[in-house]
Amino acid sequence: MRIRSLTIDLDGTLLDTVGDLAVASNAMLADLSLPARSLAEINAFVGKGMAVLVERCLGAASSDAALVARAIERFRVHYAEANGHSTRLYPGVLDGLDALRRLGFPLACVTNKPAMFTEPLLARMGIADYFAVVVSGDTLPFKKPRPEPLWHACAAMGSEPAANLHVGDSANDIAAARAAGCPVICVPYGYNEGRPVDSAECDALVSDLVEAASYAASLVLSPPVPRGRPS
Ligand SMILES: O=C(O)COP(=O)(O)O
Ligand SMILES: [Mg+2]
Repeated sequence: MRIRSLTIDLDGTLLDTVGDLAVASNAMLADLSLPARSLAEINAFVGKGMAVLVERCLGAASSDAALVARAIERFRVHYAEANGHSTRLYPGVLDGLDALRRLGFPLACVTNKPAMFTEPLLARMGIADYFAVVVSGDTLPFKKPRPEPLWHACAAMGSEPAANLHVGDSANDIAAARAAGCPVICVPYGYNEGRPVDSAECDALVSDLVEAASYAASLVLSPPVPRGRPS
């Protein structure tokens, strides 16, 4: 099947956001008189959305539901302030997005980050206009690794899962894409909850978004020929 659209993960694939997430997490922990977390810990806590990041920061204290609710409230305040301050585009992202745009594919950003943070961050980093569709962690009742965010993005782009290439940085992206029926490729430099991405699980590992665009182009120019078809 020819590729007709792309969905792209945000944190760890397009943007290095962990510095701002760490600032907000540690300000939240300080508000609650709890010990700070290291950057490496925060890096391993990112991936399943804001609530899971906050719970992982709290550790054993996360069994207290009232404390978790207060922590999420404090995190929202601090991340709204920190969001974008030290966040950087990964190398190759702008060139890769330009190359993908030249291929004529509609692009969607599919992230587990809540919409109140996603939308201003895309604008602040100057990449909002590349995306026809943005699906955030609270757009639907389900987030990655569930398939619904990818199905939602495909429908909004007028595409279908088998014709949509997903580009991500984690096992959550791979599981969501597999469950949705999308081919999936990964970059190796993002956040994968403290583990390297398993190249055996995805269709390809690409070094950056430029290589992701070349991979997408190769699927357009020479789509895989079904076995048994006369050449
Ligand atoms: O919000 C997170 O935990 C991760 O967000 P992502 O889906 O853009 O990687
Ligand atoms: Mg990610």
